[in-house]
Amino acid sequence: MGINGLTIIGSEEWCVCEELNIPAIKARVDSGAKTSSIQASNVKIIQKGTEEWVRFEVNPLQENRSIAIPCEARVIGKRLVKSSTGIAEQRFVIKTMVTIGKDSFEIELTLANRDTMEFKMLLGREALNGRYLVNPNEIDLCASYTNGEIMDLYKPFINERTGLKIGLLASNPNLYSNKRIIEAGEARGHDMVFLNVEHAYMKLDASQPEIRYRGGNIIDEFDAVIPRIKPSVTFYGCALIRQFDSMGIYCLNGAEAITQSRDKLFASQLFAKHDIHIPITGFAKSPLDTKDLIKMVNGAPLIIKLLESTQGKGVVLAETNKAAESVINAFKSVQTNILVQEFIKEANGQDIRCFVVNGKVVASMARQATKGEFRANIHQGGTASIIRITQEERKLAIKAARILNLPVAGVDIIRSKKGPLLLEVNSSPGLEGIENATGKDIANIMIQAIEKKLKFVS
Ligand SMILES: Nc1ncnc2c1ncn2[C@@H]1O[C@H](COP(=O)(O)OP(=O)(O)OP(=O)(O)O)[C@@H](O)[C@H]1O
Ligand SMILES: [Mg+2]
Ligand SMILES: [Mg+2]
Repeated sequence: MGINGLTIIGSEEWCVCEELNIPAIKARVDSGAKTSSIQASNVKIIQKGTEEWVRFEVNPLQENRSIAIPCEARVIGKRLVKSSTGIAEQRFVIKTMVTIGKDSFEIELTLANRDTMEFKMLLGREALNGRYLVNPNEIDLCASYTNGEIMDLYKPFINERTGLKIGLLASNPNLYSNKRIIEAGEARGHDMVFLNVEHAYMKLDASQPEIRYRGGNIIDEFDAVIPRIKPSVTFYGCALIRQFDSMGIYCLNGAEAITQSRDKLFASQLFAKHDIHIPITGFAKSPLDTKDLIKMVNGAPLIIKLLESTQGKGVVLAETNKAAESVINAFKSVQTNILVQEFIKEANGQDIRCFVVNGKVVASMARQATKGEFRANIHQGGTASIIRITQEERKLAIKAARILNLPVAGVDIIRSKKGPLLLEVNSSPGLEGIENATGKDIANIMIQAIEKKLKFVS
């Protein structure tokens, strides 16, 4: 049937793209458009010999995003396309055979990445010219399928994936916390991959941001990443997290949140701004202000803290004003930034660690410093025990984690005569002490937080 040897085509037609392994895809026939296009996600350039190819995924069915067909094609051109927001984006053009009903021919397709297209394919007039006449009142003139037939065609592509792919971005796979996170993820049926922060590197590119791993493998297809960045690699680790984020991979604790929580001065300012009580704290640049700084926090005994400290290593107690002054000035003489803080004597070397996940305190423990020590850190010989926290402490912990925008946080609270005060918030809280003290499977709770965020149902 046809006129002048041209076939009549409807406004929607089923197409087959054999070379792309797409058994059926509904195309909008659009003679108003010059070129044809296909929806493509995760577009990545790959080099085959001297040729540039692209690897991408097509979700051929309009209402079923879980079916994704992996495709590969040689790049035959690049096109700048202005989006509706007026920003030009680069799109790749490929050539492929398409079959519509009985006819097969080669067409050029632009990969329309990122777009949410109603029709996953568009046939423009370049593809129609000399072959078709469009009857806009009809659909499926060349081929039609029932829903059942479509599902049969797609059976081989239905994703039977049982779990998520989760990367643990850390430094030491043998650390208790890291071992537990891997173990908990695997127990819940996920594919857990340890990624050493220092073995990952990145390519900054607007359309193809990439992370590679030592040896040259490209890190992709991750659903989520759990950052457990040690303080000495905060800067680099956070850059990696931002890169994962720009690749659309969920990070359980974002880069900005980690950076903020690691800067004790910045974090303390955020707390004060949001009406969270902390011990009286001062900060000064010049040694000329040391004397008044000491007075400001009510004099000795007082606490001096390095801005970036963990495990209690950078926290010092100065017993007298004289000692405080010389320690403060000593730090200043070597250009080290410190906080000066009121000493909460009545805490008697005890502090409270609340483990917060997704806005809930999932476990809490008291830590008691050893005799003659004021720091309660386990790493300083402190011992942990279960504690019932008050409603006020629970609220404080949740609020602190929320203000720093941390889905996972270790919130340290100290009990003072003025009520509970926030000491600090840790973005990579250790699991060993708190799991042992409370018997709770915190690693499992962290994995569940990811499942919830990604709406994963096993
Ligand atoms: N103002 C204070 N008054 C009394 N004790 C304090 C005060 N600040 C800190 N401490 C004690 O010192 C410990 C370490 O302090 P802080 O938590 O600020 O440092 P950190 O080195 O970051 O430790 P972490 O390993 O918990 O990250 C606290 O757990 C607490 O027991
Ligand atoms: Mg800390
Ligand atoms: Mg602490």
